Amino acid sequence: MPGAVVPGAVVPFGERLTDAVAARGRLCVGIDPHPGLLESWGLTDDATGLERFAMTCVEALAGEVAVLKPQVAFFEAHGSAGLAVLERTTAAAQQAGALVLADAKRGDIGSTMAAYARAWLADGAPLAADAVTLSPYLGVGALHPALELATSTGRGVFVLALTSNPEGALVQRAVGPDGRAVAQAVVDELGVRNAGAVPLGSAGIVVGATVGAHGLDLAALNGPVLAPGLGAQGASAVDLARVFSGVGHLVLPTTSRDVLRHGPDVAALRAAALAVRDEVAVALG
Ligand SMILES: O=c1ccn([C@@H]2O[C@H](COP(=O)(O)O)[C@@H](O)[C@H]2O)c(=O)[nH]1
Repeated sequence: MPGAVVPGAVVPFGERLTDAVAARGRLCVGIDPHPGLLESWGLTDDATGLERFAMTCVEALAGEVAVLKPQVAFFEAHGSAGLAVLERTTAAAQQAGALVLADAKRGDIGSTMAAYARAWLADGAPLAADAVTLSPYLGVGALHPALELATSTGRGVFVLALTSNPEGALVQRAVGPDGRAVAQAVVDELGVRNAGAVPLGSAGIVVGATVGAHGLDLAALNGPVLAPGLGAQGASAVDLARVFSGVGHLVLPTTSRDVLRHGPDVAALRAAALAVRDEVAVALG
């Protein structure tokens, strides 16, 4: 079960991700059960439709792509039944060999952050995934409990740095008193954490493929870069190559709607994902 964390034999997420990308290619596909997509797949907008949607994604993709990224919000929207679907989706995807990144964007302080960390990163926690997305806007230091727990359980984190949406720039490109952009400060703090890790650290960042000229220095990050924005948000594989020139080996492109619109046919979904994977491989070299 390559996607699972084996207690007592902790293999860091950065290493597991490197192996997964080597075996399956450089792509993450999002499982985003939008109400509109449920409808276009002929499914009901309830926990039953959600489960059918998510398990179809698992059937089509979990044996092929390196990482699946359930968007937690779409599961939470269905309450406890939706979260139960998320638990089963994560288990099924890992069973089929994919790594699972829970896109939950958690971020808080002190004991609350510690509780979020336990929810997503502790061994045996019902919702635990291989990695989780975190928001640093209460301070990167406030994420410490999650970074520590991820390290001890062999899991990973992806911290928002420069997000794919245009609204993010006002906060993320703001320049601090030391002359660095906020996003660069996030990158630098995680780079310190990843220093010396081989083949790659487990503390990743999120930088959108849509961000254009960003001026971020990623040379010392030594961690994975989740790059959303491909397809439905307008970025192409060529944009990806341009935005991540020189650091393509760190990049994990992710796309959701552009693949999911090909469902519910399993073969069509899989073919769409593999086409994106191949296009990205050519562009990133
Ligand atoms: O900067 C970010 C961070 C996260 N996302 C999430 O990724 C997917 C993108 O879906 P598409 O259908 O490929 O646009 C979605 O779950 C977002 O919440 C992001 O887009 N940008």
